[in-house]
Amino acid sequence: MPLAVVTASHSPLMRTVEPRGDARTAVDAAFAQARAFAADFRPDLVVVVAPDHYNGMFYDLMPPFCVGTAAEAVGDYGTARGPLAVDREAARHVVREVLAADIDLAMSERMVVDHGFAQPLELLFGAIDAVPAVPVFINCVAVPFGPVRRTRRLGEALGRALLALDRRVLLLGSGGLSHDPPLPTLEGAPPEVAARLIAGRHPTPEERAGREARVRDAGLAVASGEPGPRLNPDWDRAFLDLLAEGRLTAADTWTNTWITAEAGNSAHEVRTWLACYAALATAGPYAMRGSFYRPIPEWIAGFGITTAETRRNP
Ligand SMILES: O=C(O)/C=C/c1cccc(O)c1O
Ligand SMILES: [Fe+2]
Repeated sequence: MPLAVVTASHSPLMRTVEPRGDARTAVDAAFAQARAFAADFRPDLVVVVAPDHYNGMFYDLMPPFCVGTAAEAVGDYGTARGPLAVDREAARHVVREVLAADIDLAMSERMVVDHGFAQPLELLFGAIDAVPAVPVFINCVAVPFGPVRRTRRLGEALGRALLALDRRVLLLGSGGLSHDPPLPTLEGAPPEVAARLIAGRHPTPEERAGREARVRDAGLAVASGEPGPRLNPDWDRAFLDLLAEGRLTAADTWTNTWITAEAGNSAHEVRTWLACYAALATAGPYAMRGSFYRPIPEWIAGFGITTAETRRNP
């Protein structure tokens, strides 16, 4: 059975901030192409590989990787709240097979997810519960991180587990590319912020609104002409080339310090893309069918969308 991949940056600011020029039109067109690609592929399972932003995963027990055998979205930034349509059997199969392949990962019977999962599901399929899904969390925000190669190996183990299912599986990677939204860090955080990062579940509506307003204001400030956030289009384009050319092991030499310095604290979200492409590569040579890129400072994102699938035999 073939595998297919769609990867897309996410940004909660897409809902509230209007970027300059034709960025919105261009992104809409790229998402329309990705939707058509996904519809054409006719997946019967979607494996969503995404990060969290201190909505579901906290420092009281932060796993590097986690598969949800059931999952619920918090409904941040206007995304839908409620359960994902998790294919429990497939999720349990993935957990078993990935562990058997020597990659440690956590499993959650009550995974809580945020816009990292919800936004691409809504943009690609119309709703968070529209397709049978297996949610795979990769920690891309809460330092420290393991080496990047470990994420690639997770992707390989994931790909082999999915091939054994003998189903039409689409991997949906969410996040990146270069970007640095104003997310707090544990190091040096004042006590009330540290408490939220350690166990900030169930914020009050006011707390959630305050947090979202801070990020939205950062985007609005850029839209009104203030200096933009640090993006790195050269780094982003080099990463897209690496994926397109199947040079995934080239990322094995990247250090986490280098990624942060070159592309920002949240650039580690590209791990989700790397895992998806490593999974795809286990089905044989692949072809990238679509590749879109724009630096969009108003959305605080080097914004990319790609589609790829197993190469068909001539
Ligand atoms: O505030 C958050 O939780 C995250 C916001 C954000 C902004 C821009 C790009 C991203 O990938 C984000 O997660
Ligand atoms: Fe993010």
